[in-house]
Formats: sequence, structure tokens, C-alpha cells
Amino acid sequence: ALELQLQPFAVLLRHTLDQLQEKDNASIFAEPVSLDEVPDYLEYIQTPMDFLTMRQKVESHKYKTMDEFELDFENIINNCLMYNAKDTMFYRSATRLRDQGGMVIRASRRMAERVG
Ligand SMILES: CCOC(=O)c1ccc2c(c1)NC(=O)[C@@H](C)N2
Repeated sequence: ALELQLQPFAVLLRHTLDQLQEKDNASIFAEPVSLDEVPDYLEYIQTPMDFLTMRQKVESHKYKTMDEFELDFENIINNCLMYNAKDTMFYRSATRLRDQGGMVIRASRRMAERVG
């Protein structure tokens, strides 16, 4: 498709994001953590991140490399591991997403090398 010629990397990142979000079946990483629901969140977390924000960055071509994309993904995970206690669903979801998401990103990296 024309899109694939003009912005293959954005297409690849969008597809990668779709696969990562499939692993977040409770959708706890889908949007920015609500500061109404979690008023002290910014006392602990300096750089919040979520999949919606990442998607907006893909669409505005903010990611030039897979490394930049992966840094935001790792940020989503690490924020959650820092803020939530180990015995919470949130914490366990983050470790699961880290493990399952790692494979997704490695496969996308190989695609990015091919797309060049
Ligand atoms: C309806 C109440 O929502 C939350 O308290 C809440 C909602 C979503 C959350 C979250 C908390 N904490 C987190 O660390 C990230 C992963 N997501």
C-alpha cells in the first residue's frame, strides 16, 4: 500500500503497539493513570507513560528508532512496578506484560531491520 511505502516504520510501530495492548487484557496500561483516581501518583512517578500516549507519538512520528519506542514501553512497566506493591494485580500485570511484550518487541526489531 502507499502508506507502507511512505511511512513503513509508523505502520510497524502501530502494529507492535496493537500486539502489546493485546497482552494488557485488563487495559490498565491503556490510558494515562487517572490523577483523580490516584492523586499521589506524581509524587512517586516522574515520567508517566501509557499506550494511548505512545500511539499519539507514533502518529506524530516522534519515534525515530525502535530503541526510543522500547524506552517508553519499559517506562510503562517500571512506573507500575515502582508505584504498586508486589502483591497487587497491577504489579503482576506489569511483570507479565514485560515478559510477553519483550518477545513482541524483539520480533518487531527484526522486521524494522528488514524494512530498513
Ligand atoms: C479506578 C481506579 O483506577 C486506578 O486506581 C488505577 C487505574 C489504572 C492504573 C492504576 C490505578 N495504577 C497503575 O499503576 C497503572 C498501571 N494503571
